[in-house]
Amino acid sequence: MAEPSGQAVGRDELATLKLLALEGALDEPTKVSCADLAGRLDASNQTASRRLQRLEDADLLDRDILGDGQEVHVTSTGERRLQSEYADYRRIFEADASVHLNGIVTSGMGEGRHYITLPGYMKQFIERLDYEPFAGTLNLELTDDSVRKRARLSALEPVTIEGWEDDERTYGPAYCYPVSVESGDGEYEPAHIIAPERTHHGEEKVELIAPEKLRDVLELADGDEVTVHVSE
Ligand SMILES: Cc1cc2nc3c(=O)[nH]c(=O)nc-3n(C[C@H](O)[C@H](O)[C@H](O)COP(=O)(O)O)c2cc1C
Ligand SMILES: Nc1ccn([C@@H]2O[C@H](COP(=O)(O)OP(=O)(O)O)[C@@H](O)[C@H]2O)c(=O)n1
Ligand SMILES: [Mg+2]
Repeated sequence: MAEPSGQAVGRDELATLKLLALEGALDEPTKVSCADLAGRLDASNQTASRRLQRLEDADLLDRDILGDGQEVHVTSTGERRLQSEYADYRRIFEADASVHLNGIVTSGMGEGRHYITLPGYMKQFIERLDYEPFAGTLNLELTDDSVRKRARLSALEPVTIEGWEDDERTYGPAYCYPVSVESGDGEYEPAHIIAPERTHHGEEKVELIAPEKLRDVLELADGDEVTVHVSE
C-alpha cells in the first residue's frame, strides 16, 4: 500500500536506516555514535548526523540524545519502509516471492456493507474487478508475523478504486489486491484485499471482498483461521 509517511527520504537515508536495523535498532533502542556511524557509511560526522536528522523528520526513526551519543529506534513506519525494500529484493531474487497472510475471522461495525454498496464505488468494482462484490467486507485480524508481511503489498500494483463525491461529502480511494482465500474448508477465488485510504482499522486488520459471502461459501465463523494468498 502506498502509505504516506511524512517527508520523503533519499537512497542515502534509506541505506543508513538499513545499517541501523542491522545494528538491532528494529527490535530495541540502540546506542550509536555519529563518529562510528560516519565510519561505517564512509561519510563525514556531519553527513551522518544530517541523515539521522532526516530519518527522524520523516518519522522513520526515533532518537534520544544522550550525553555521550544517542539511542535510535526504527519506528513502525521505518520498518514498513524497509519491508517494502525487502519485497523488491524478493521479487528480484526469488522465483516464488508470493505473499501469504494469516489471520482470523472477526466481526466489525457493519460499515463495510454500507461502503461497498455505494453506487460511486460499486460501478468501479464491476468495471475494474469484473464482478459485483457481495455487500460487505470480511474482516481478518492478522497474526503478528502477517502484520509485518503486509508491507510487502506495497511492492505490488493494486487495482485502484478512485475517490468520488456527492452533494454531502467526499469518499476516499481504495486499493484492491487480487487474492485467493483458503480455509480448512477449501480455497476461493476471485477475491480482493481492499485497503481503503480512509479507515478506522489499523495495520492488524485486512478486509476482503468477493462476489459471494465468504462466511457461507467457506463456512467461516468468528475465530476461524484463514490464509490469504496474494497473487503476483
Ligand atoms: C470501498 C471502501 C471505501 C471506504 N471509504 C471510506 C471513506 O471515504 N471514509 C471513511 O471514513 N471510511 C471509509 N471506508 C472505511 C470504513 O469506514 C470502515 O473503516 C471499513 O470498511 C471497516 O468496516 P467494517 O469493520 O464494518 O467491515 C471505506 C471502506 C470501503 C470498503
Ligand atoms: N465477501 C464477503 C463480505 C462480507 N462478509 C461478511 O458479511 C457481513 C457484512 O460485512 P460488513 O463489512 O458490513 O460487516 P463487518 O465486517 O463489520 O462485521 C460480515 O459478517 C462479513 O464478515 C462475507 O462473509 N463475505
Ligand atoms: Mg467488514
